[in-house]
Amino acid sequence: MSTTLDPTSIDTAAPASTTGLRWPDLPAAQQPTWPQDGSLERVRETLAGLPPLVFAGECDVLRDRLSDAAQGKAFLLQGGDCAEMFESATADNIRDRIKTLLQMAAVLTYGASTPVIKLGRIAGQYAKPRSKDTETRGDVTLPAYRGDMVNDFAFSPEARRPDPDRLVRAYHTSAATLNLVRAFTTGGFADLRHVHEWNRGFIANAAYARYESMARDIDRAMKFMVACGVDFESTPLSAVELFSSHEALLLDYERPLTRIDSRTGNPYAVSGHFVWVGERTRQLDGAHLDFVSRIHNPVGVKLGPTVDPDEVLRIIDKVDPERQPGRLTFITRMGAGTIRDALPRLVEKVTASGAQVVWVCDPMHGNTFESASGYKTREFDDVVDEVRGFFEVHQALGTVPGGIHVELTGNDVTECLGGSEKILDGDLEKRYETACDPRLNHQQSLELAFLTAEMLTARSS
Ligand SMILES: O=C[C@H](O)[C@H](O)COP(=O)(O)O
Ligand SMILES: C=C(OP(=O)(O)O)C(=O)O
Ligand SMILES: [Mn+2]
Repeated sequence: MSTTLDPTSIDTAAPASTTGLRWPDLPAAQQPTWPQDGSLERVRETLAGLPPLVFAGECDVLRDRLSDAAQGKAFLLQGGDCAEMFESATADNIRDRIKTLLQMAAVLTYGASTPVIKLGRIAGQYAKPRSKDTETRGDVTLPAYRGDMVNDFAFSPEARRPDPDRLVRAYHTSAATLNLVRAFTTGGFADLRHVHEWNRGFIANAAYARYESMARDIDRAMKFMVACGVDFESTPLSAVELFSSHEALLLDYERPLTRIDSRTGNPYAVSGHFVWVGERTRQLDGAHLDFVSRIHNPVGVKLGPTVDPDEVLRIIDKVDPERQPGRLTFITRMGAGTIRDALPRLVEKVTASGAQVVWVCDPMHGNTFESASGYKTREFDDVVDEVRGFFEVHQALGTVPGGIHVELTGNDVTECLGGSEKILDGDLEKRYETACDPRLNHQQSLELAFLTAEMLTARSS
């Protein structure tokens, strides 16, 4: 479907930035210090010769789905690891993450009474921006871990040395992951009847009894569908769409994996269906925003509590000048204590400008703190409260809450505090397995889905 990118074409596909420079020459924040031995250039050439991981047509389908989310006709569930790791790309881990997303999506579909768009932070989420360039343990200071695409999590000088060959390994691990995602989502595993049975298993635990009535309502709806003769073997009840996404952080990975779509002649990132620019790299005259402004995928931009509303308008002008519905998603990550104050002025200004973006709530990144025992963690109640604040703000303004963006795993980890399982600080050491930020475990993820579904139901009734 696509040809390898002529490196000059993407540079001319959109106007130069306000500085007059084009993205290869613009400053790019949060890039690793790669070795200066020619290995990076060799790796970029290798990547440029590899097949696309996703197809432009699939990205267009996702953009259409997101256009529905912008108008309240669909709801986005975006979720997965903070940092995927090569060694965690096992069949069991991938299956359990997909299972968690499918279970959440079933509950949210019921709550929203609209389709739920399933978008994994998966098959490419291998690079991390960091607050500090180094990490110190005792009297040893080493380069920070920047994701498996850059260096290794182990705390030794060899492990932490950036290695360009990891970019190629990230590509192949993403390919293997996507292959399994496609099999799991189309091969019968995603049948709504299984998903509903899994959710019944979750509710069977007394800790989650408060969600029983919603599960019973879903049960009745399923029986009604059977009585009406609905064929569960047919799509979309047995095969689902699950799209991939990651932060477009490492331009040495993204640039060689940008290709010209043979149908339209437009450039697309073929490393994932949706890519986003993070809070630390969204400088208006930086390389990241310039890069996403030139590709035709649906793209996201994270917005933290300090963002200036006028800056947000300039981001729209740069990334979505044609105001194409579904093209631009703003993923706000304000913090539970801040969202009710900080979000309204952004939404008001953007709405007044006539832009139609998808507003998505990331209730994770504004709620991170260090626990007394020294773990980077988040309180489940803060996560829920930020989602609640997000719904309140949109309700008050008459605008559309388009979705949620969550760091989660299908595994039974102990990384975030609270939830009905009541994970305490003393429990964190038991199964703290994340390579970067704390994720909701399987149970906490489902609980968040039920609570969000209640908010969605309250809104639509
Ligand atoms: O998701 C990622 C983190 O929020 C980001 O990498 C910063 O983490 P740090 O403060 O531990 O570096
Ligand atoms: C780094 C992340 O988020 P943010 O850019 O919002 O801090 C992330 O999504 O893991
Ligand atoms: Mn994170």
